[in-house]
Amino acid sequence: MPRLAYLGPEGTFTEEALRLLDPTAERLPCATVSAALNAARSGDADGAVVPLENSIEGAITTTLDEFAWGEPLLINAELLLPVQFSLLARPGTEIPHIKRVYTHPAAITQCRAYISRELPDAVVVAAPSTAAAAQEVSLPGSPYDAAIAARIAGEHYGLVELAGDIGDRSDTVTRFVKVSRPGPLPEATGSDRTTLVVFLADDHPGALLEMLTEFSVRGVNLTRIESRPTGDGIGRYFFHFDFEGHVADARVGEAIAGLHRICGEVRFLGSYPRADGVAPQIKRGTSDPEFAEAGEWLAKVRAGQV
Ligand SMILES: O=C(O)C(=O)Cc1ccccc1
Repeated sequence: MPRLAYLGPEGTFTEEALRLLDPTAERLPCATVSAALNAARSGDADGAVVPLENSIEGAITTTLDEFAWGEPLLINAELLLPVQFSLLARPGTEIPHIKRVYTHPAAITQCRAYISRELPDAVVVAAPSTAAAAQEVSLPGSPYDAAIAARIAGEHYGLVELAGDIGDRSDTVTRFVKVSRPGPLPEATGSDRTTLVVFLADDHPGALLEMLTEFSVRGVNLTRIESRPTGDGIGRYFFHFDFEGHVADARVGEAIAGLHRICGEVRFLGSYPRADGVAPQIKRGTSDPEFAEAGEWLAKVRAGQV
């Protein structure tokens, strides 16, 4: 039974994602995304489940930066989870009296309209996770009047639901990933995704276009691109890429080998089955047999067999 670290405490959306990804795993709740990833790195856990992006606000930047700068980990699974937010408070609290709200930053951005409409005078404070917020609000002397979290977190910490489904959109989805220390990759399934981080060798006109060309000429479809500051000054960025296919696919292998040739550093973050099961459309000339045939043809040319 694997032991999986996750963004806790009990009752987070990440816990729900973990239970769906591996119902039999032993669960190790951690206070932050970084602590969960460090538990996987140190061997305290066999792996970790963390949020990566959501369909409203985009990337969870702590996760992106951990993947880029921390000890290497490999993504081996992903999950898309529809999330619904509830306004939770100690029994007896009434919405007009709520002055301080506590929740995770991703929940703040996804409940903006509700907060400004129903809680216009409330101060909203960032919590380490939605369940940490619910837990804190449940304490008798808490400085917070309400938390925004999953309904189940309210049940867990003895809070009442003052309002349900308060997200700006009811179809919000969060993408979670399961990571482990580097080791054998999941097999290619025909519906896979690969994640990379790329650092430029030097800043020059067309550097981004050159990277994109490596994907484009091999028919590799990108599903996410993100630029993040390197920390070396304004204008200094590195890039995150998600794209269709597995590193075992010829077109994907060739594309990332091309990036390795032209970029400063390429960090491979894993090839793993896609949660939505979508298979890539293979452009003419970019299938594995076509790459193999072209390789054989080149070998003959080099041998003078024209
Ligand atoms: O805080 C949580 O419950 C998390 O798992 C992070 C999060 C927060 C808001 C939406 C999705 C995930």
